[in-house]
Amino acid sequence: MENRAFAPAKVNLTLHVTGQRADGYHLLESLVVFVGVGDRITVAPSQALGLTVTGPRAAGVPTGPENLVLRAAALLGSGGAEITLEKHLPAAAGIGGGSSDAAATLRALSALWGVDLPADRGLSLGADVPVCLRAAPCLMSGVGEVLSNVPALPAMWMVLVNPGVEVPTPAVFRGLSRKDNPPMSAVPAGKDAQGFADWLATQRNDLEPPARAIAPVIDDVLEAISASGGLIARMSGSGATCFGLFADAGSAAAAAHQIKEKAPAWWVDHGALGSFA
Ligand SMILES: C[C@](O)(CO)[C@H](O)COP(=O)(O)OP(=O)(O)OC[C@H]1O[C@@H](n2ccc(N)nc2=O)[C@H](O)[C@@H]1O
Ligand SMILES: Nc1ncnc2c1ncn2[C@@H]1O[C@H](COP(=O)(O)OP(=O)(O)OP(=O)(O)O)[C@@H](O)[C@H]1O
Repeated sequence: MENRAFAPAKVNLTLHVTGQRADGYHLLESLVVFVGVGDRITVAPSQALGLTVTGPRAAGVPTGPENLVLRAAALLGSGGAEITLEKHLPAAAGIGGGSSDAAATLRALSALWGVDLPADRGLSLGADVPVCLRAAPCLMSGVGEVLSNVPALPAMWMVLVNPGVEVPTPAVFRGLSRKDNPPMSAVPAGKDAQGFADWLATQRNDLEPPARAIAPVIDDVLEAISASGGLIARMSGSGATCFGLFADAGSAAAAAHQIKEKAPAWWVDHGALGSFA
């Protein structure tokens, strides 16, 4: 019997870099959410382990053992499965594509093989894998392994825009001018979308300035999102994908349409925030 799992885009609404460990990894505080835009994983029983990558964003995605899907399978056990990864998210884009694929694979294969999820929740595969296993709004800290609940967020829709420039995460962290930035303030409860966006505007993504230095086109992306009427425009993770937040589905769809017309070469998608595990 086949098992399917959705690998939604991960978005860092905030990302405060507050320190650095002796091994070089950075201490973070990040409000992470997930959008109904993403990759699809299908696993079917098989003697051997195999991976096929399909979908509109398959080009350039590794198909060998370095693919995070196969690394997730190896972490879980040594069973067989025919895995299909339908790729919709751009790679190296700051929206956790590979990490979310790894998390979805862990979910689908643990069900297929009847085995427990790994004790480290996939942290050894990448700092974003534990949060992607949750696939629901949460506060991420430590280097990505400490997850805590947040108050319910208002219903919100998001437009995601990627200009097609890959920004390598290590280079962005290396470009930080300070590692000891001020922490995040507490996530407020009971706000509507506008009130929540007003709070968000007082928080930061500390990786935005170094990413913009590496890929100045991020400035144009943020400007295009702002001009499309979003409540706030900001970069996710280490970039270059940026997001706009909207209070209703119709304005998010209209903004996505407007940005696509303006910049046909960019990847643009939209969806609702939610829980997907
Ligand atoms: C930027 C974020 O996406 C925010 O959610 C994550 O912190 C990075 O998650 P990820 O891409 O899954 O990260 P990994 O694959 O573990 O690490 C990629 C590289 O990012 C840097 N890195 C990552 C996480 C972290 N807390 N500190 C770091 O300095 C390291 O140079 C590392 O070699
Ligand atoms: N399943 C996968 N999908 C996309 N890229 C993958 C996958 N497995 C391995 N990779 C490799 O990982 C690199 C980083 O891509 P990925 O989409 O995981 O990252 P990301 O944008 O850095 O995520 P984030 O910064 O939000 O953690 C790619 O350049 C690619 O070579």
